[in-house]
Amino acid sequence: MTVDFSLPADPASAWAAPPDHPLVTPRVRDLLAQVFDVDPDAATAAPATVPGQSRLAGPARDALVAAVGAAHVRLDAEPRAAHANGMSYLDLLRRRTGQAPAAPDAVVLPADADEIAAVLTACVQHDIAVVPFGGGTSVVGGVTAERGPFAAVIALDLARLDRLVELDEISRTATLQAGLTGPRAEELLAARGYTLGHVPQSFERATIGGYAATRSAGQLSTGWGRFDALVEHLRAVTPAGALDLGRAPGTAAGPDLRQVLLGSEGAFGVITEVTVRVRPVPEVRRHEGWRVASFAEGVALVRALGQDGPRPDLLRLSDETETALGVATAGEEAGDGCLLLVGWEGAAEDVTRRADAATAFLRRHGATALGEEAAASWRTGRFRAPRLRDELLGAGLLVETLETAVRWRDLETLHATVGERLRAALDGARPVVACHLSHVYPAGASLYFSVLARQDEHDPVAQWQHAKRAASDALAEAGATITHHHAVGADHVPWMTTEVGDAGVGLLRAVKAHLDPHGVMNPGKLIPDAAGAGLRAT
Ligand SMILES: Cc1cc2nc3c(=O)[nH]c(=O)nc-3n(C[C@H](O)[C@H](O)[C@H](O)COP(=O)(O)OP(=O)(O)OC[C@H]3O[C@@H](n4cnc5c(N)ncnc54)[C@H](O)[C@@H]3O)c2cc1C
Repeated sequence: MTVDFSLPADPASAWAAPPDHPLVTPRVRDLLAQVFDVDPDAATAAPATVPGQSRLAGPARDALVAAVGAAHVRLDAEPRAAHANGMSYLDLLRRRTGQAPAAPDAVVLPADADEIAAVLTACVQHDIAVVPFGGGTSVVGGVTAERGPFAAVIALDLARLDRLVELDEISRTATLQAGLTGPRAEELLAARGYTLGHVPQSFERATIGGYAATRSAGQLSTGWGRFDALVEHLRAVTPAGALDLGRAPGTAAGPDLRQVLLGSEGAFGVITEVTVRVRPVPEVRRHEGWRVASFAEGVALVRALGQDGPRPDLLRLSDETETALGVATAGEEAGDGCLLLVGWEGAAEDVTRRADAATAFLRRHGATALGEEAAASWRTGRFRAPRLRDELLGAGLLVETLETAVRWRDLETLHATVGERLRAALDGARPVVACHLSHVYPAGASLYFSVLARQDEHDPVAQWQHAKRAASDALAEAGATITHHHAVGADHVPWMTTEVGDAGVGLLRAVKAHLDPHGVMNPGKLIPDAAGAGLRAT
């Protein structure tokens, strides 16, 4: 049994692997020259980063070696450089401009929960900060090798925790270790006829532990639920001991402590395995494109489907700019309006029933069917985008995204305001701000903004920090969340007090003080420090 996520067959699109041909087509090249006056042919490759000397001295290194074995304490340059930071625009830009943060002093690869406990004990004893590292796809500074006040810092790479521990077909749950990547987890489940069906755009590299630690959302989150909603049970190792949470599918035994670990971003401990709900590999997948007259009309249709049903599993509405960008890069005839994608996956009869009802609803409200091809082309492009971004950065383009969620009542105003603030902040750099709505809830939805502009020649880092701050302040003022699924990392820490209030920050600090009394776990991430600021504000 196989499972098809429509990852492009072409290996150059496998973002983890180096490309064997450029993804900037002649049409995209012309567009970039015309809109941004940049020349993709002038793109330069990112220089290799050479990390400085490791600070891990004899006894500290010996303690780590005793915990996991010498072969799994990597002190050599290449793995250390690769674990210095994540995949935000600023992470990639800093690597290109030789301003990458210091690499971790070692990359440590434990095999299981016992070894993780031994590593954490060694780190507390030897004054070493620990950055849990899954796929390293954080776009908010979540895996930056921040040493904080400690003598050294390690990246704790969970790649060796890569097993499907158990498939319980009666309860329809699977217990997956934290280091499994999305494709590998799906491969193991598909061999038994099941799927997790969690497909974020970072699917090729992101891990089960990363999904849990950041409360990730995938392309089917509207229908199948975001990752945190799929978790029935989890195990974690903290400096204060092990946690085993989620005994039953429902409980009234106090607050749900799984939620303390879901979204904890490595600041409390290490998630070692999760038990998640799975489903049989869908018999049928039907994803379709529709054209609606405007973003406002599309929002009304999506809200009706989200609130009154039939709610599709995939629901995604591009605004006018994002639709036009897609049309222009694909070389299709420009049409007015906005692209709406709807999709269903599951048993054939169920998909037909739900899809037919939604189709009738959309037709009744004047939407035009574009067929399955439009959705297939989106799926392919979706997984090419990260590779394309790498190429565009080298050509002098600013390419970044930011996301939020907001109630329906405020959604259209927020869409307009964030666009205006970003364009004003990037004035003079030919900014283009595109947006789509996805991850639909009864009370609201997520908005995802993509920003393209010319890079500032003198200080491109400050250029984006200025724009990001303007957009983030707009989210805070509007009562929207600072992040719907990218998480807090270091970059969103300055907005956490607005997000959860002083008492909320106090609660997070109290949990950290209990589970991580020495503060070795991922310093500078998630929680504002005592002075109210992150260690690395954007
Ligand atoms: C191109 C691109 C597209 C993206 N698309 C999406 C998307 O569609 N949806 C979405 O939700 N996100 C998306 N992201 C963001 C990112 O992929 C997610 O946050 C993902 O869940 C991170 O998984 P990871 O394994 O790479 O975690 P990492 O980046 O390695 O870590 C993320 C955070 O979790 C912590 N962590 C990792 N593993 C563990 C663990 N086992 N225990 C405790 N803490 C841990 C880290 O310390 C860090 O703070 C995207 C990122 C990129 C670069």
